[in-house]
Amino acid sequence: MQKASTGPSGDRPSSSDLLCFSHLRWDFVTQRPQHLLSRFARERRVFYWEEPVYDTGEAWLDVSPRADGLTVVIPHLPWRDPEANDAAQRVLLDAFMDEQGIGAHVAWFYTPMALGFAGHLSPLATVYDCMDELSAFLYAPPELLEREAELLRRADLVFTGGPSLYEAKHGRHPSVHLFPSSIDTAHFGRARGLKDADPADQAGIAHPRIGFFGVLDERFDPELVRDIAAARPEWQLVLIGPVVKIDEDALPKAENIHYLGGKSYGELPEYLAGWDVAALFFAINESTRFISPTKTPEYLAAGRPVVSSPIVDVERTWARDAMVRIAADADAWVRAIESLLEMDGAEREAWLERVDRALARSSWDQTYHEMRALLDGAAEGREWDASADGVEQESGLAAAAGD
Ligand SMILES: O=c1ccn([C@@H]2O[C@H](COP(=O)(O)OP(=O)(O)O[C@H]3O[C@@H]([C@H](O)CO)[C@H](O)[C@H]3O)[C@@H](O)[C@H]2O)c(=O)[nH]1
Repeated sequence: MQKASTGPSGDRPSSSDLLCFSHLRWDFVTQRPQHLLSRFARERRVFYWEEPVYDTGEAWLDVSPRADGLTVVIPHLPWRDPEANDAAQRVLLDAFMDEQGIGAHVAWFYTPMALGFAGHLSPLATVYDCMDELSAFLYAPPELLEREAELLRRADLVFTGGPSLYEAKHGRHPSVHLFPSSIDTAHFGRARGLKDADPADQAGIAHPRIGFFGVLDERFDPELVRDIAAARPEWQLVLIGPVVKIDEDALPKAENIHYLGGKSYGELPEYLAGWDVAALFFAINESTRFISPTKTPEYLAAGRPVVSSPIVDVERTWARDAMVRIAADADAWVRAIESLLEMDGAEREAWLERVDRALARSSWDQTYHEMRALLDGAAEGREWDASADGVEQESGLAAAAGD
């Protein structure tokens, strides 16, 4: 049975609330969810539900409203077992939705694990924005693949963060769309005009500087960094970003390796402006097979020459026209960096022209508009049934299939 919406935000897809379930913390590094959901939050209420923090005491929700209508929700739970944790989160979620008057809504998943406590919802439309092959990451929960299969059955739309993910998912769902990492060109382009703006913790580091920013985790290649630093002690390797999941003590240490810690998104152009070459120091292993690093267009928008390990999506997207140089081992890295350091003015200008032409084809604004149009299309004609608690809205796909 279908009923008219009783939700406070109305039942139109362009204005219905958006409930996002994510494995990433909003206040961690600025990633795809922040770029996209902050844009959705300009037109509708967005609730960003993070993974729980496990502590002692009663289960409770840390609810923090942010700018532009976005609200970050962090469940705090005493650890029991996965099933009991899901049950506790479900109670918190239902109470929260009641309290906020969330009626017609879109469910937007970054992690399929959230189905364990949000699978009973009856959204107008379900989106799976698959930004990484999470099952290939360190400490992936064993149920992840099963939950992903379930999410693929339920989703109306599947978005993928790069070509490799698109190829991996497109045969598994009728509506998979490729939305590669996008770019805020104006933000990172600022780096091109910054002179003498070196932040205090970078100012004392000599040139040439080879810089990296990003999360230092199992995707990062510590041996590669150690070998390059040893091969060229006169080069300075600058590493920006938080260390997670890996042992900090196992990171290479040398006089010419500088760990500056995590920086805010707003600060990154100042750091980039002071680098001679930007690096994608990635290991080639199962955790990096499907990645499509957002930092690649960011480095390029800042006008920094880039060297990368042979990441499939970087090679196919950015190695053509030599926009990014690919190097498979430390010797090749040293040669690639040397040749970029020696680039003359004319070569650099021609390279920047190619880069700018490629970057002009992408922006987070455009990605958001395209996603929103698909979302509106998926939810069109559906009405939210306030009484359908625990029952999914009739899916356009299922209806079309005559189920
Ligand atoms: O101190 C810092 C460092 C970085 N940032 C910003 O965070 C962005 C993400 O960094 P990282 O997690 O290292 O991600 P990466 O670019 O390697 O690749 C991820 O992006 C996807 C992509 O979203 C596909 O959908 C890819 O597959 C992921 O693994 C970085 O771009 C910086 O802007 C920061 O704010 N502070």
